[in-house]
Order: sequence, then structure tokens, then C-alpha cells
Amino acid sequence: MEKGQKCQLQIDDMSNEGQGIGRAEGMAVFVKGAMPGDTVIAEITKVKKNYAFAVTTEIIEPSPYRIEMECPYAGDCGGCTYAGMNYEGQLAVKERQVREKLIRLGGLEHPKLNPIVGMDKPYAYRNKAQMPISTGGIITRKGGIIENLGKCTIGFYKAKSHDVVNCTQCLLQAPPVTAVAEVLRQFMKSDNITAYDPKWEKGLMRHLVVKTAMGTGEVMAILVINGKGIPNSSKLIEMMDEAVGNLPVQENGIEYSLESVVININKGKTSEIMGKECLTIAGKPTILERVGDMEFEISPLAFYQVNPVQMEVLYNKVLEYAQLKGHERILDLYCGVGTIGLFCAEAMRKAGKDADTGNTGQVLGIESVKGAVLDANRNAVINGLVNAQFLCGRAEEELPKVLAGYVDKEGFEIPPFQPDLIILDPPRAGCAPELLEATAAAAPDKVIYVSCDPATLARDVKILGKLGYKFVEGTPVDMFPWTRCVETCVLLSHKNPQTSPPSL
Ligand SMILES: C[S@@+](CC[C@H](N)C(=O)[O-])C[C@H]1O[C@@H](n2cnc3c(N)ncnc32)[C@H](O)[C@@H]1O
Repeated sequence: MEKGQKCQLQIDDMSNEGQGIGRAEGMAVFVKGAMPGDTVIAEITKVKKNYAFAVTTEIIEPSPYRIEMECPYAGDCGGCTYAGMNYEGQLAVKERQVREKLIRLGGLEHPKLNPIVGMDKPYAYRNKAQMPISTGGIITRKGGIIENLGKCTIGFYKAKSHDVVNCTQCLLQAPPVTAVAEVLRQFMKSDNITAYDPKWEKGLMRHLVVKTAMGTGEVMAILVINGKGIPNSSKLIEMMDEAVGNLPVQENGIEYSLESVVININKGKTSEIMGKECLTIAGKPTILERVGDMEFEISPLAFYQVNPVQMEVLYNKVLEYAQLKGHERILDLYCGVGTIGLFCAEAMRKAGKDADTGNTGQVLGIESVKGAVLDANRNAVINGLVNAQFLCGRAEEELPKVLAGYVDKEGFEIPPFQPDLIILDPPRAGCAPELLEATAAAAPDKVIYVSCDPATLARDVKILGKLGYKFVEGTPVDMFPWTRCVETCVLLSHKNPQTSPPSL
């Protein structure tokens, strides 16, 4: 096989980057512009030792999954990897990817995987948008005055690029996002506010982050800046407040209202979207979200699941796997604002009440973001759950101390915590090996692993397998329609509950 060669390919899979995958001359070929179900003519663009890259030059037989997404930015904006594929196709691809990773990387022969749980209406589901701001660069005039080169664009990056597509609508986001972005464009123009230019490391506005609590309508606008403040910010606050307040009432009867405006300081060269410092310049420092009977406060830097509908599906799966009776001791690792742990605490409270045995269970969460831990402890109080506590620290460092018992900063002796269940919900990178070893050493009856990356999930399932935990079953949940990401909830159980675990 060589560069420039044309070949006919049957596409039967999709890569993480959204390229179709076919096979020719015993090699996998990653084909831009193709999707599973297509038969295409592809031109080879690069040949590696075991695989090749190609572009589609002709579609001979189109996939039954092919559609035109009704978005003016489809194909340009890098947000929707699956913009050209119908929802049925997206679900099929994601389910197959999870299964394939569990087999290939997890070393499982026939993993029991339930069908992926999709959404009835896979639109307007996102409660958080992170939009880069650009003016195409800045120029410095005589006297050091800096000016924008072009007009203000706020939107999402093009695929594999830092060019910003100016999105005035988005099919995935909640309505407050585009409303707030539009007034920010107007304000930056009328008040000559500069956007950050990474080339010169100058200019003010970097990102607009909007969080929407869909269960209450509360909205938080976070203005990420390369500076200390925004000139004339009271005008901007008024404009944003009016724009959000004028939005149509949600289908569930709830009205949107801007409850929090935060400046996030993120100076100089950095790949992080947000810095560590936040200043509330209007309203409250948190917004309140409602999920069923429960309420959660969310601060600017805290993680919260981006799809509230599927979040409930996911957490109900955790509860189904946990089968709580009311007396369990649960560790909720990577706990964010405490949502999973508090769902479990509430389920234990109900189970204990129904069985007349009372609620003797306990939840202990560990999370590295301080703001999220403060939210989590407040959320326990807000929901009247006295048996849940949350600690700040890196899970891999705190877990061994929690299991062994320790003396805290105030000099109190904290006894060892012997868990019946450990819940793991790490970021995409998965769990540190030492955390998995400590998890197995604690020998809980069950481990429930919630993951947003099937590859690291499979890797960690394999490690836990060697440490004495067998894969029972898993369920993929589509948290992120139109994108390549998929969430999975997996149940593992102790192979031999009475013995201590083997070491790696
Ligand atoms: C995928 S989120 C899950 C949050 C929560 N379980 C939920 O459902 O909303 C992962 C969380 O882990 C936190 N985190 C990242 N690395 C960590 C570490 N080494 N130790 C503890 N927490 C960490 C992040 O701040 C984030 O809140």
C-alpha cells in the first residue's frame, strides 16, 4: 500500500476521532469522511507500519446511518463528531466501542454488556458550555494601546484547531448559552473590550463558561479573563440578566434567571480553560440544581455531570448495582459535588426506613477540587443527610489513610473506614494504579466503576481483575449525543470475599 493509491473499502467501525475504519491488504485504514455502513473509494494519504490513513473520494453505497444534521455549523464546528450520523447509528457505534475495549484492553472474553441507554430527545441536553472568545488577534498601537484585529467570535473550536467558529445557535446547549454569548459579543464591540491573543499573550477575554441548572432555571455566567477585572462590568451584567430573563419558559414550566456572575482569573500562557481564582461580581457564588427530590449547590470550578437527564439514568444504574439495604459503608471516590454519594445516602435512608432498621449506613467521599468538596458537604446538609461526609485531597493519597485510620488536622483520631462498596468515578485518565491496589486491599464486596472513557475503564477493569475483582456486568449510558464520548457504569464483585486480595 502506498500514498496516493485508491482502494474500495467497506467501512465497519469508527475511530475515537470520528474517522471510518475499513480494512485493505490486512491493514486497518482510517478514512476521513466515511462512517460504518459506507462502501467508499478512498485515497491513501499516509501509510504506517500496521495501519494507514485515507480520505473518501467517492461514496459508492451510503451508510443507512447517514443524515444531514440541521445545524449551520455541522462539519465546521468540532463539537459534534457524529454530526453526519443518525442517533441510532451513534448508539450502535458507542455500544460496540465499549464492548470492543472491554474485550481487547480489558481481557474479558464475553463481557455481559447491557444495551446502551440513549435519550428520547437527544437535543439541548447540555447544562454547561465552555466557549472560547477570539477577535482574530490583537494589534498594539503607539503608546501601548491594544486593539482587536477583527470582530468578536464566540463559539466552539474547529476540529483539531484553535480557530473559533462563531456559533449563534447550538442544538446541544441549553438556551441561556447562546443568549449570554450574543450580549457578550455586543458588549465587547460597544465597549472596545479586547479578546486574549495567545501569540502576544495580551488581550482580556478568554472564555465564556455558562452553567445552567435545568431543574431550577438558575444560570451562572463565568467570564474567564487574562486580567483582574472587566471595565464597565455592571453594564454587561445588566445586559446578560435581561437576555436570560427574556428567554421562553422551559417545557417543564421553569423560568431561566441569571443568579451568578463570576470572573475567573486565568493569566498568561496556559492550556487550562479556567484558572484557580474566582470572584463573584453579581448574585450568588453558586447555583442550585434540583434532581427529583434532591438539591445540589454547584460552584464555578466544581464538576457536575453535563447531561441532567442521563445523569439520573446513570445514578439509578449505580443504585441498581449497589442494592443498598441501609447499613452499608460506602466510599465515593472522585465525588465532585457529592451527587453519587448523596444519591446512595438517600437510598440507604429510604431502605432503612422501609425495613424499619433505621439508617446506619455511612458515605465518605474524596475529591481534589476544594470548591466541589465545600459544595458536597453543604449538599449533604441541604438534603438532610447526616451520614455523608466529603474530604478534600487526591483519592490515591487519601484512600490509604482513610482505610488505615489517621489523626486529622484538628488532632481528632479518625478510625479506619471499612467499606462494603467503593464507587470510582475518575476523569478520562482513569484511576492511578496505587488507588486500584488500595481499593482491592480494602476488600469491599462490590466496586462500581463509572467511566467516561471506555479505554481507561477497560485497562482498570483488567487491573482490578488481577487484584481479585471479577467483572459482573456493565451498562453504557449515552451522556453525550452527537459527540464521540460515552459513559459506562460497571459492577465488579470480590471473587473470594473471605480472603485478602493478591498483589499485582
Ligand atoms: C468524572 S468527575 C465525577 C464527579 C462525580 N462523581 C459526579 O458524578 O458528578 C471526576 C471528578 O474527579 C475529580 N478528580 C480528578 N482527579 C482527582 C484525584 N486524583 N483525586 C480525587 N478527585 C479527583 C475531579 O475534580 C472531578 O470532580
